[in-house]
Amino acid sequence: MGEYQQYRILVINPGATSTKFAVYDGEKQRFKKTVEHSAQELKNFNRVFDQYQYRLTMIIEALRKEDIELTTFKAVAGRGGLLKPLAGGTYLVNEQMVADLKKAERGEHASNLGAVIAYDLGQQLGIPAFIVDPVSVDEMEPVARISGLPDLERTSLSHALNMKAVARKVAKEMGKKYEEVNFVVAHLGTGVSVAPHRQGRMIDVNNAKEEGPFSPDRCGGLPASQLVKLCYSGKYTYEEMREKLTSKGGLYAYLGTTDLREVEKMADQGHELANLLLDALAYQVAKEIGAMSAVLEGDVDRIIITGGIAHSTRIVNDIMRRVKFIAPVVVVPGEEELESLALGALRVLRGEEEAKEYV
Ligand SMILES: Nc1ncnc2c1ncn2[C@@H]1O[C@H](COP(=O)(O)OP(=O)(O)OP(=O)(O)O)[C@@H](O)[C@H]1O
Ligand SMILES: CCCC(=O)O
Repeated sequence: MGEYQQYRILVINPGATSTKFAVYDGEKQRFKKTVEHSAQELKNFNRVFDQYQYRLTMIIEALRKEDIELTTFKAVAGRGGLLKPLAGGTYLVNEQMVADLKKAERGEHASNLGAVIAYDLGQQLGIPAFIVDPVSVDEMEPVARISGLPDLERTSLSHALNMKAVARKVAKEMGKKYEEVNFVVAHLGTGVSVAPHRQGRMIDVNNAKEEGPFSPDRCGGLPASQLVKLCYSGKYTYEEMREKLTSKGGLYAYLGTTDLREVEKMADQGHELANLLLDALAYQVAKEIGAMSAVLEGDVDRIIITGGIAHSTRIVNDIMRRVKFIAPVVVVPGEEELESLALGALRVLRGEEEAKEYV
């Protein structure tokens, strides 16, 4: 079974259109699989929770095919979903957390399934289940919560898992701890999160579902009066408007695709709008990085650009041109969510960090 057997961990990241899962022996990835779910398959499920058995069976089948015995795991870690606002870190999944996710009071999100699948497997196998830096990590300071209207409070929903993992990695490369540095991290995926990290805390962030730059499928911040007018125009239902803001906005609304590579191809072939949108995306992200640098009073050790779009030389160069006067820019393309889940669980198993209790 090898030297790492004592820390074999199953990690599970349910996404909107895929389930990614992996087996780690210590830090070493032994097996990884991504199963894509077509819109056709998913349309049979009304709620995210209805997909529970479907996704769980698929994971168990895949492990069986690889001859990986469930009994060899020492822990399961799932991506944490839309929970109540929480400090970052690794949490032990408990019944309260599972109940909150089943209620989905903060909304439906595929990541809501991560903790529940992990918990049920953990219970069956008699091992702990964890979540790490869920999307609802909220380390915002009071001053960041003011929206400008007492009825509305700014909230923190972001790609905390990848942002914190990448920040830890870059800090380590600098010979420092995450808790000793100040970074602005821009996660550019299907959604976009830009956050100032001050000595290990994410003290502000554009809520990736409703503020900041637009993204492949989200609108980001919109002109408020025009938005209100559109909501009351009678043209769209509540559900249609919500869909526009969170899954059918951004590049998709203008061009019918969320694939940045396709948009780049269109621009290369002379599509003027595609070209302008790529400029606008980089422009808005750079502007947000500037704002978050002001939050850190200019004391920024590194700006980090990560997520799938960080593979795009065009977007990265455009952003860098505008923000390199602030601090050195580090590019970490892609996301490391599976590894981050494994490392978060490992820190606890090795006693380097205490698992937080969810109450
Ligand atoms: N090599 C590449 N060059 C340019 N863009 C890329 C490349 N690879 C992926 N992308 C773009 O990155 C985006 C997806 O990023 P990513 O995979 O991080 O998102 P996700 O995991 O679906 O969502 P999220 O990060 O919001 O949770 C898509 O627009 C995709 O086209
Ligand atoms: C809600 C934050 C993560 C995402 O945008 O999917």
